[in-house]
Amino acid sequence: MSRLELLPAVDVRDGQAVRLVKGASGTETSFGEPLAAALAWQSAGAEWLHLVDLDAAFGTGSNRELVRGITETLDIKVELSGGIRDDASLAAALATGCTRVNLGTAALESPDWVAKVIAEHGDRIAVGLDVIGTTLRGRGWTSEGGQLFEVLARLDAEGCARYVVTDVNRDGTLTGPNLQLLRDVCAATDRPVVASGGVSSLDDLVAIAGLVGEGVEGAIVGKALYEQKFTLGEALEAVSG
Ligand SMILES: O=C(O)c1ccccc1N[C@@H]1O[C@H](COP(=O)(O)O)[C@@H](O)[C@H]1O
Repeated sequence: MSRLELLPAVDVRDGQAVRLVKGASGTETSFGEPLAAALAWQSAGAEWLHLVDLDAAFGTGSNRELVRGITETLDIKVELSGGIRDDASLAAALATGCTRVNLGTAALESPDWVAKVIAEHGDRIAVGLDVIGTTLRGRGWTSEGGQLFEVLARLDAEGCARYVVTDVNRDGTLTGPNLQLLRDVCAATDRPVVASGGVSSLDDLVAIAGLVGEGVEGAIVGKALYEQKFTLGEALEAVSG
């Protein structure tokens, strides 16, 4: 059985690496310079970085140059998200050399465009399914965007390669992942799932790793790393199987 991939997160707002609580604008805790954070995760053994331009996701601006610089500087794989909603923003994101992009709002508001870019770019496109209950959220998690399992079925039919599933109410709260949500999504699709939201401990990561056989491929870890609940080395060791 495969090992769970870990994706440390760097979310950028106003040029700083931040963590939010439940994705709410205004709840930022700053953790300094984003490139320094990204390089620290790379040095600690990360194989992936989950990189989010929060200003682009919220519609409050852009950290495009900063994000591009991080992606170009790192040697590891980068999953890039936030504000990728049209041809121009997708082209700019893919041109950074990131391994894949993660589309959120566009998958809810521009289904024809998303079907087109899935067909064009295949595995380089993932879709973020950010949910409260089973209701999807878009535009910085401020707007409702339909029902999880309906949208998932549509994206599956269009050939979407992978989903990043976030329980918004767990994100940044250190209250543990929503394992039942992950199980339910895995039962509804044969595509790999990346878990996001709530990780607080090595036990949480071991619990997510227990879902690899059901289709969970990776886990995004944010606040727990920044608040030193464990080190990335410990996390990698815990999921090494
Ligand atoms: O990651 C967060 O903490 C977050 C908080 C609030 C809104 C979005 C957030 N992250 C990610 O942003 C992209 C979606 O961006 P868009 O809708 O495509 O512009 C997605 O990866 C979210 O998980």
